[in-house]
Amino acid sequence: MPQQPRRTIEIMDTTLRDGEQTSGVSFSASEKLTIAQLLLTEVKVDRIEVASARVSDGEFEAVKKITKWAKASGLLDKVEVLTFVDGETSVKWMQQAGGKVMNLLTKGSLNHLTHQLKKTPAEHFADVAAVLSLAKKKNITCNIYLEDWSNGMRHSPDYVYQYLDFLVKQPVKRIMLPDTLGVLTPGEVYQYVSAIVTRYPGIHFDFHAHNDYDLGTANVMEGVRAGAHGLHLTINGMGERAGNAPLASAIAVMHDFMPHIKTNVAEKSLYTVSKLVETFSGFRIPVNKPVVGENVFTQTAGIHADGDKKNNLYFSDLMPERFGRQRKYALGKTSGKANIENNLSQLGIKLSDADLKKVTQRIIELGDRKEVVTQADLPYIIGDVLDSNTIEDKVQINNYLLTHAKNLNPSVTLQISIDGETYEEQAQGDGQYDAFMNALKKVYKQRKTDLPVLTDYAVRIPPGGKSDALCETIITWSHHNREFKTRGLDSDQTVSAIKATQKMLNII
Ligand SMILES: CC(C)C(=O)C(=O)O
Repeated sequence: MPQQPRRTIEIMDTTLRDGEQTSGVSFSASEKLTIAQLLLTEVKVDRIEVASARVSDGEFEAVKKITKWAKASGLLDKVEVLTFVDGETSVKWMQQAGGKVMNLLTKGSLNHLTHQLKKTPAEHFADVAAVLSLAKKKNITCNIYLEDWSNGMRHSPDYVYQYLDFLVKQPVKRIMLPDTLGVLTPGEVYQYVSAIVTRYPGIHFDFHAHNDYDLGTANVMEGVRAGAHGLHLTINGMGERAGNAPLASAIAVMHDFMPHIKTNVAEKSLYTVSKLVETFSGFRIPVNKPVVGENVFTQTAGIHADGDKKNNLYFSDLMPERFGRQRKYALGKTSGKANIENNLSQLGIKLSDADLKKVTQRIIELGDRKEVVTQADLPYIIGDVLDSNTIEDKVQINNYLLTHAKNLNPSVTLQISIDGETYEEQAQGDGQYDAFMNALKKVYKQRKTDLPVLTDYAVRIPPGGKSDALCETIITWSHHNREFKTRGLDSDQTVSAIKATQKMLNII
């Protein structure tokens, strides 16, 4: 088969325009500037669309900030603003905001033209020509959107071709073909884009997908295969309705499956920009979102982790390091010994086989209780499990009932066995743990044994704030001039303190 020549696809990121059309999302001017800077200097997309003209004063300020920075950085021709066929109005708005490139929104289907603008093709072409000539006089670069182009190709192709025949003679740099409603199949994208690219050689065409059928990434891939020169993408697939094609997925697909295609995008920055946009927008990335989702490089099944150590059996080109990420091994009831060993070796911890077995057992127990265990929890779990090993169980806390109600003192009912004898006591306290200690004191009073004095009580959660499983309580005790500490671990803070106390009872 003849080799195809290598082509570079121009990437236009429209997170700040179409992405901001995600319901409930609005970026401040400073947030837009930060995202724009990251996109152009780190992610290295070729162009960014930053706003729609005339939307608001806030948008005006945002465009002004971005164009000021872009001009000083020599990047102004990469900053684009969506404008409308409204005579001079949008052009002026954009110019006053410092913009030099406009993406003019025009009609790409007869249906839209007839029912929304209520114009004939000839009237529309004349209006468009007037805006284009005005922009040319003002030295503004013009790209053209054919809104609803996909339905235009399906239902009014004669209109689309008539319009394109007109446009290719106009001062237009790029023609942008949107699947406005995200209704095309990959096969149709290929068919329509290749027909157009073949008919108008030498003209730059962008393809703009929407994700209504979850076909956004597949469709941009077909658009490129058919010969499109540029793509419109958004971070995290944000955008109108179901969003646009996601930048990270589209880049991974092109880099891995299209050997004759190049982009200028730096894969390493895709995760950082995705997280930044998630924070600014409040639009949460699903944990299974390819490339950028929290879980997509985490092996959960122990058999996968095992295979990773055996000739890299589960290797895929989609390596986390490409995107500045790291392979993780989940900890839970399905994780098994290999996952735990991988986590331990990432932490630099080595355990004997016997201890590893106990730690594995504890993680399975936590998993069974639907608790999420993270790598950061591991040292705590190890500390707890190994600590418990060395302490004999002469004191057993069999049952307790803790109550906490508004305007009533917390209370406890406690049943405890000491050296085979069982006691039951009730008590109140300032808090649930205080009530527990008061009940315990009553038991030990009966046994005429004094209890250690609590001198310090420290609570920690594993770092990272990700765990919803564990809380560690370390209590310092003083007893007969001796000071010692015990530790308890549980998802409930009071229970972790009770566990630490049970250890103390078994030590004295
Ligand atoms: C507003 C236009 C350009 C658009 O995003 C679309 O048609 O998908």
